[in-house]
Amino acid sequence: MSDYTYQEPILSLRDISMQFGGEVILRDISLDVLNVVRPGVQQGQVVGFYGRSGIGKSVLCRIIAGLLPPTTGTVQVANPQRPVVPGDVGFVQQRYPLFNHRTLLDNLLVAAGRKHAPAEAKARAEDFLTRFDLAQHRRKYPAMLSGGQRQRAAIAQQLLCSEHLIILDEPFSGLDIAMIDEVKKIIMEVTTLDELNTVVIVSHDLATTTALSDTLWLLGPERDAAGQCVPGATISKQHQYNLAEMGLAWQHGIQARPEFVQLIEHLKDEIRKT
Ligand SMILES: Nc1ncnc2c1ncn2[C@@H]1O[C@H](COP(=O)(O)OP(=O)(O)OP(=O)(O)O)[C@@H](O)[C@H]1O
Repeated sequence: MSDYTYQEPILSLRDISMQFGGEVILRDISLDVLNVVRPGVQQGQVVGFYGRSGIGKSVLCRIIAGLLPPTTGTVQVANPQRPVVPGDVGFVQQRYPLFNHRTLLDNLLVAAGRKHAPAEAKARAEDFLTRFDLAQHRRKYPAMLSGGQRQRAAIAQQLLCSEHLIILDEPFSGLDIAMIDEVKKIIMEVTTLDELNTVVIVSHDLATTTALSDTLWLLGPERDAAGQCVPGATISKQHQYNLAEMGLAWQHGIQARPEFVQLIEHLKDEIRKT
């Protein structure tokens, strides 16, 4: 057991299912992300989200972000909890959508302006430019930024206009090793900005993502008693991993630990089975 304590929910999914034209994509998904309090540390948390290609990860992310109404079930966010509405949850997709005709500073001002009065929005946008090491690029347009700079800008933009939850879709794909380290640093930076900040990482890069995560979700089909796959994917209780309680929350050198290596092998096996 860790000495973490678990407080109010930051995100709750209840009985989520999704069908498109009668095809069941998701079913029976219920889970809570609780505010985790760690002794002596003010830190948010990271959730790693896995599943085979085409299983329904993007669909679930759009439901969590309030962008797609589920066929059944509810998504609740914030404290006190309330049904999610678009804009509550930041969603950084692989293309890092920014307004191309606006400078970096303007992009962040537009985002901050959705939640704050102009003076406060300006102060927040300036603060994020500094925190994300983008201040010297403030007058550049997105096309003039490097891939990593654009990604940092997209994360800053989503953080400025959302509540504490942010979903990153494949943040490591197509990046070189130095850039992956940079993105890892940003994710840790985001979680240390605020105790309630929660970053959900959708990724096929199991080792990098698991090393950063406090919780893992594995989305896949389940089999019935006769061994037949039940239509639709779910995140069963056994596929909601609490890494802190397993002694595998983020720490330096974690990827070299035998328990970590074993966990990655186990995850691969579980994903292969689905
Ligand atoms: N609007 C839609 N109408 C019909 N089917 C859809 C719609 N959106 C998604 N689907 C289907 O839902 C399934 C899950 O798609 P989704 O994009 O969520 O997969 P994924 O797990 O994110 O895959 P990948 O890892 O390849 O990105 C797919 O079979 C897809 O065709």
